[in-house]
Amino acid sequence: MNYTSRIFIYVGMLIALLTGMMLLSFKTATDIVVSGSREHLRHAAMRKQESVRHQGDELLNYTDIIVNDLRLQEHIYIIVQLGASSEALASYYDRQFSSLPTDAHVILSRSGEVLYGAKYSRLINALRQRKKATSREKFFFMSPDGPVMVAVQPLVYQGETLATSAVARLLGDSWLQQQESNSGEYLIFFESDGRVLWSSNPDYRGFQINRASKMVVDTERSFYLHEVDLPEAGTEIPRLWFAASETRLIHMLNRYRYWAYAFSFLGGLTVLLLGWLMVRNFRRPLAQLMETTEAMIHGRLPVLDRNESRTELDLLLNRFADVLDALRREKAKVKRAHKKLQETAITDSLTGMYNRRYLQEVTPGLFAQVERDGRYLTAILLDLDYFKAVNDEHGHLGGDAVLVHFARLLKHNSRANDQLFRIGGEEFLILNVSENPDGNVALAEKVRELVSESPATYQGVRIPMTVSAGISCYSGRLGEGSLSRLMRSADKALYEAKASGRNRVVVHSSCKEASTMARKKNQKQSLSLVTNTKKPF
Ligand SMILES: Nc1nc2c(ncn2[C@@H]2O[C@H](COP(=O)(O)OP(=O)(O)OP(=O)(O)O)[C@@H](O)[C@H]2O)c(=O)[nH]1
Repeated sequence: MNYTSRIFIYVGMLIALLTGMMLLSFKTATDIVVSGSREHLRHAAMRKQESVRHQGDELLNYTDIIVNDLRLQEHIYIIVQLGASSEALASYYDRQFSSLPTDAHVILSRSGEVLYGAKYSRLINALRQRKKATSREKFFFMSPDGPVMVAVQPLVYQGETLATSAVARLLGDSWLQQQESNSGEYLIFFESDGRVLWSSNPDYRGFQINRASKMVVDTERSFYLHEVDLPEAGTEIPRLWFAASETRLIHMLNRYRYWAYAFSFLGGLTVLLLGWLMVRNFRRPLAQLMETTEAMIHGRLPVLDRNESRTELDLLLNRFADVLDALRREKAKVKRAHKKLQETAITDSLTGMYNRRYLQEVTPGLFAQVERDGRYLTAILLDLDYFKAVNDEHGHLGGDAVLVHFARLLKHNSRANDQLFRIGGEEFLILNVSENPDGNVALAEKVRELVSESPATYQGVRIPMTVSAGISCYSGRLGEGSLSRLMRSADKALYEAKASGRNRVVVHSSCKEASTMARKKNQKQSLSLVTNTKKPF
């Protein structure tokens, strides 16, 4: 897998990690906030429960006041035991107890007769339905306007229970409103079968509650609920709930969630951008390095542009450019050395002419050229006369000077397509491919004359000398041409030149043959040219 793909995989993993962390932190924060809010609601509901219990105890205290009133006891005694009218009781009771903050007062005689509070028929019924009160206690019953909390206590006079005193408080809408002002943040209500019956906020009457999620939801608000336990209430009494608005909390959490999404998105985008920048920064120099090494594998040393950037990869690239420069310089050096070596290998160090090794190399090509183009290869073999005597007289260095002088003469007077070789001590060769070998005889003669006319000079002493030459030719008709055959013929001619007195040029018969052939060929060509020009198109 390449680096680009890897970096993108790492970036993807980083984005997933970032998103996961953001979502986890959001969930954790939500859990903390929600559980804090639930705990707050539970405490508030417990305070309400305490308050209700306290109000029940207050009612009981009121019954204490009533049943312990001696005058009242005497009134009841007179009515119950002596059969007096209860009219006087009503005026006494009203005078004494009407200021107590309750909603209803009833006194029932031990036989169930209403002594006071005849208008509170529901309370009277509820009291009659209960077994006779023998102790100080609380109970609840239902009225159309809401649950009613009742405190009841037997009225005892001189050790005998004469009646039952009861005070009651209606826990309807107005009581609920007293418990919780309509701030909009909290709600207290009675519920039965999932429906709000009476509420501190009348707008919520009739609303359905979700007991499973413990929520009341309307279009604008939602409340979380906690039940307020009423220990003395039986199953017929609706359940009392305390509710706290979660709207603000939910809005806050939603806002936090949007931030979490936005941060995840921006974070992901940033990581993606960084990943892309990294890939781009890595890819350019890496691609350049790859291209360069590819070129190097194929034997090239390309020029790399240097970068101003100070990143490690760019510095590496600049170093690579330095290495390439150094390699190019070394390559040029090696090339020069190689060329020199090649030249040394094929040239004679004294005269600078090609040597015998190069002769072996070059001749197959010359023979092929002759056969292909129908031309003639001419070998002019030159040998300085009595060279041993020069050495003897002027020393070896004097002999070398003569050899160098002779070589210079040959170079200056040879033609462009002449190839010059030193093939032995004082033996030289001129090879030439031409359409007519005749010109080579003239060249040999010219060289011979020049040599005899221009003596070499060594240490101020003129050293006259002469040269003998033998010329042989190859016309491509002698079967496969070979250097040895050509050289043998030239050698024969040279031998003849030496034998016949030296300082002369002898042409081998192969050249006469070649010359005749060339002439005939020329004639044919000129004839065909003439014929062709006469021919009309
Ligand atoms: N100074 C010098 N002499 C060389 C070199 N190579 C060969 N010689 C000498 O050239 C001489 C050749 O002599 P010979 O082969 O007898 O021929 P010659 O004296 O020229 O006589 P002919 O060829 O018959 O005219 C020898 O004395 C070699 O030592 C060289 O590089 N430098």
